[in-house]
Amino acid sequence: MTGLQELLLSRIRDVADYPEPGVMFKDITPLLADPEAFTALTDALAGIAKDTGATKVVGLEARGFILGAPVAVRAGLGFIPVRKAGKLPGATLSQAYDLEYGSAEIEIHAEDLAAGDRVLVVDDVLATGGTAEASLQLIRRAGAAVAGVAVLMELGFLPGRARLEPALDGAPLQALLTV
Ligand SMILES: O=P(O)(O)OC[C@H]1O[C@H](OP(=O)(O)OP(=O)(O)O)[C@H](O)[C@@H]1O
Ligand SMILES: Nc1ncnc2[nH]cnc12
Repeated sequence: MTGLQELLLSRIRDVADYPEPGVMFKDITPLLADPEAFTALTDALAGIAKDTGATKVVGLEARGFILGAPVAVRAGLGFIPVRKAGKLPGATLSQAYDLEYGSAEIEIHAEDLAAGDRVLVVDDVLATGGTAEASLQLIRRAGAAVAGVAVLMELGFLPGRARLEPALDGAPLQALLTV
């Protein structure tokens, strides 16, 4: 394990049975409260943005906003929010997707992306992969290309990577940690 990985892992808190019994919730608030760890995380994700040749950063509500916005600023790129349905005021594209239980819907402002854009999706956790998969569909429907997906952590005991694979269409999925 690298020094960066040790630092990041040491600032993630496991909360058992949240938000429901049987779930081990990965709480990133201690990491956000530590400026050294938050800066190191931001720099690592901004490095991925540069390496993938991204022209825009998309963050997934809500924790993906906290991580993605400083990454965009650090990398010198624009930031675009993908929001839960009903929160964006302009003309939107919507994508429904299945969760482990039930379904959800996310939206993007259609005008925020254009042909020629290469988008890096940033989020904290890849679990089942449903949210990230839907975001890639939105990006392509908006006419842009996918530069990759970058997350702080991948839950290795869930099949998120396999679910996301077809939607990635060869673009990289990079997780700083696999837990
Ligand atoms: O891979 P998946 O199974 O789709 O799960 C991962 C998503 O779940 C969490 O967000 P959540 O919907 O809990 O929203 P929040 O960021 O607003 O807490 C997390 O921040 C990811 O966006
Ligand atoms: N176990 C988990 N911890 C934190 N965020 C999550 N999103 C989906 N599953 C999660």
